[in-house]
Amino acid sequence: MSNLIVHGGAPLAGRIVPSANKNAILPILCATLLTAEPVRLRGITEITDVKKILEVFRSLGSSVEVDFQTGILDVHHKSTHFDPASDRLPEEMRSSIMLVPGLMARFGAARIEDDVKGCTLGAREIDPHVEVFERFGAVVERQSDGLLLNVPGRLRANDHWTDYASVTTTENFVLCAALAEGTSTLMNAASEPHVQEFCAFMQMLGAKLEGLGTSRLKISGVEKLGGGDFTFAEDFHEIVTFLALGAITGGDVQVKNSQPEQFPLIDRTFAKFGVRIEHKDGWSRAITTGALKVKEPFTRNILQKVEAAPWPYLPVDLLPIFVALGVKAEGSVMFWNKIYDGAMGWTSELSKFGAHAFLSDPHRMVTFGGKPLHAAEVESPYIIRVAIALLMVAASIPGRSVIRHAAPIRRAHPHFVENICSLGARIEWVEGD
Ligand SMILES: CC(=O)N[C@H]1[C@@H](OP(=O)(O)OP(=O)(O)OC[C@H]2O[C@@H](n3ccc(=O)[nH]c3=O)[C@H](O)[C@@H]2O)O[C@H](CO)[C@@H](O)[C@@H]1O
Ligand SMILES: C=C(OP(=O)(O)O)C(=O)O
Repeated sequence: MSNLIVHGGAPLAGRIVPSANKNAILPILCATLLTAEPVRLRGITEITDVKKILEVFRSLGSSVEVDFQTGILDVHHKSTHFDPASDRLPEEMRSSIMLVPGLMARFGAARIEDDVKGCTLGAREIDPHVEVFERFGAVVERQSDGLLLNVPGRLRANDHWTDYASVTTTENFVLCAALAEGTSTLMNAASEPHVQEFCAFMQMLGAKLEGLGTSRLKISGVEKLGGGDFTFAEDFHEIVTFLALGAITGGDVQVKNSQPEQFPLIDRTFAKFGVRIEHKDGWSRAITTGALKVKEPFTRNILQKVEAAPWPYLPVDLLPIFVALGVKAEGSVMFWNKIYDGAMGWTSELSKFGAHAFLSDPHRMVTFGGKPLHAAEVESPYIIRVAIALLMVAASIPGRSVIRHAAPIRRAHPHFVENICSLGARIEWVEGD
């Protein structure tokens, strides 16, 4: 088990160039399976989920050349093979399920492993995915260790309207539709920045896709897709995290950000904690004056609140980062996770720091911030952004804290600890139990 030892209390300052967004990299990697032409990806990161997918590609006979120093990946699925009876897909990661369309389109068969749940945030449904695959013509059979999918012939276009705007279901729909026979439309499509980045990549491969960034996607299937050269944008999760680390420690952090147009709601959310975000010349900066303080609403008898839901709401994976600010800022904030039913069970870990946070129900937590905090040993659930939030609180408190089981951070953020240390923090990984 990997634990983080944090010697907190120092104001963090400096500049960070963030890495690419895991949730853009993974669907794009899965999309490369749809083409037999070479693809070059720039900005690929050395994170565990990426390494697992590349391992699968190699085991299926694809050519994979990666240099994590330069961030260049050359992938070519030319002599690729797949046998659903013996080949297995990666587990403990959500994006494994996005390998299915490429396998179905190329080999007429695919698998969904039992554990494609990713972070333990509550229900991670597979039914919306199975429904999409069935609509494109897959026959699905339950086996002892997963689901087996068979497609007789070419995938068939269809029109679909999902129950809710799901990120990976939207991506799976686009992946299936790109090579399907006919024109498909998806209503209630997700439109997060990483979904937009993925759609732009699909267009680069030659997919005929309209409606990028909206809730209605129209895709006309083509006979085959080409290759290309694609550069990833900066990860908005990392941008927000490093800005928040600057703010929570009373420091001065700037982060490279070439897409400030994605940030108005994120900036307003920072402002609720007394943090002003400035975007200038391709860099974003968190500006604080004195101790953090929650902005009081004018409406009487309500709490300041932060609501997370599918884009264009605040992205749910950012919620823990703002909870950390809520613990620190003087005043009360209600955090409302409108997506997951099991993402807030870590409230009790916050109390080990002396924080006052109250779990109202599975979707809502209230922080009563500004209380005196002390260093502590806490345990992270298997949730990337919660491990980070606990680290943020620890970094703001003088003394030695321990974040146990922080390894999920490595699923999304390469060189994370090195980056924070470059801002003046004293944090190290220690292997233990
Ligand atoms: C690899 C990847 O990209 N993972 C992201 C992706 O996961 P993923 O695509 O799995 O997340 P979904 O958008 O499908 O939502 C996850 C779960 O939340 C519930 N749900 C969601 C939306 C809604 O309006 N109603 C509802 O009930 C469903 O049970 C669903 O299974 O999107 C999530 C939501 O932004 C992020 O947390 C994950 O980091
Ligand atoms: C929840 C996350 O990822 P996954 O869906 O892969 O578990 C995340 O990136 O915060």
